Amino acid sequence: MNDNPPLLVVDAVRKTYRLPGGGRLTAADKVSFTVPGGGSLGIVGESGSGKSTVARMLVGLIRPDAGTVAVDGRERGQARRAGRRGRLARAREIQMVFQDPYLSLDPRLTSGQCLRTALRLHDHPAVDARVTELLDQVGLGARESDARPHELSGGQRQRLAIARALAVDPRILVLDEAVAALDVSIQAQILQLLGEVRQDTGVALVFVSHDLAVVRHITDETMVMRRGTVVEQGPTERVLGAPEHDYTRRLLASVPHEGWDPADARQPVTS
Ligand SMILES: Nc1ncnc2c1ncn2[C@@H]1O[C@H](COP(=O)(O)OP(=O)(O)OP(=O)(O)O)[C@@H](O)[C@H]1O
Repeated sequence: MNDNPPLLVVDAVRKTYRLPGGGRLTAADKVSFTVPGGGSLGIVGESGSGKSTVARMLVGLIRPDAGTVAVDGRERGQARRAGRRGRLARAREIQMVFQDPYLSLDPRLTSGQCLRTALRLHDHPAVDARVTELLDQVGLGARESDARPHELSGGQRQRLAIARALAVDPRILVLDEAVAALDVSIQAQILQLLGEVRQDTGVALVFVSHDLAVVRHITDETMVMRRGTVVEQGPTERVLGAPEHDYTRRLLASVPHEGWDPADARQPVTS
């Protein structure tokens, strides 16, 4: 249990996309949740349920059509009018880690240069010392510091992406399928790293994943999405251990386990 007051407050956000044929698709509707300081929330749901859309609205990559996202009582939509300093300050509040670090890391920069660039952008006062600290924090050594993304393993690249996100001491880290592309043992290492980082820095985590086992492992609270709406939310143990909603039960039934019958997973979850 985390009794800290809400740090992140998401209130009734909605996002619709224009479709090529002229129609509109509501990817998120009336989505509301809070995350306390140092807390962790998992957002689960099948593919297309709107998880990434919500994650992107948190960091400001897409703008909600309605509703608000606030950190520490300050609405984030205002950043546009706040100038460079204001935008950087807002970026420091929430940072994001994506599934594929290859796409978000500059292929020309070594790990050390990548972190230096992020720190300089935010006018950090002690760049070199912070680079060493960050590499150490995510378990990368001198060799990795001098390596470019293609010279790193998938797990090391994700460690670097996490270090870059942490560089500016964010209050909240949003991870969108951040371990989905890694094999199981590397996944476990990254999840352990995230747990340690949360413990050491007090950063709150919003963890978007289709993998219920991963969410169970790393989050205190879970929110279940279906077709853009929230069907259930609460403590992870309760939501995934004793789900109240039939959709959550069907999601859980579709996870392979001992004695699992693939026919169960073929029942359409979307019905
Ligand atoms: N830029 C876009 N334009 C039009 N439709 C979009 C756009 N981005 C997402 N969508 C649609 O919005 C819905 C929600 O997508 P979203 O990526 O948020 O779901 P998701 O739960 O994260 O899925 P996945 O786990 O497969 O990434 C889907 O139907 C998707 O096709």
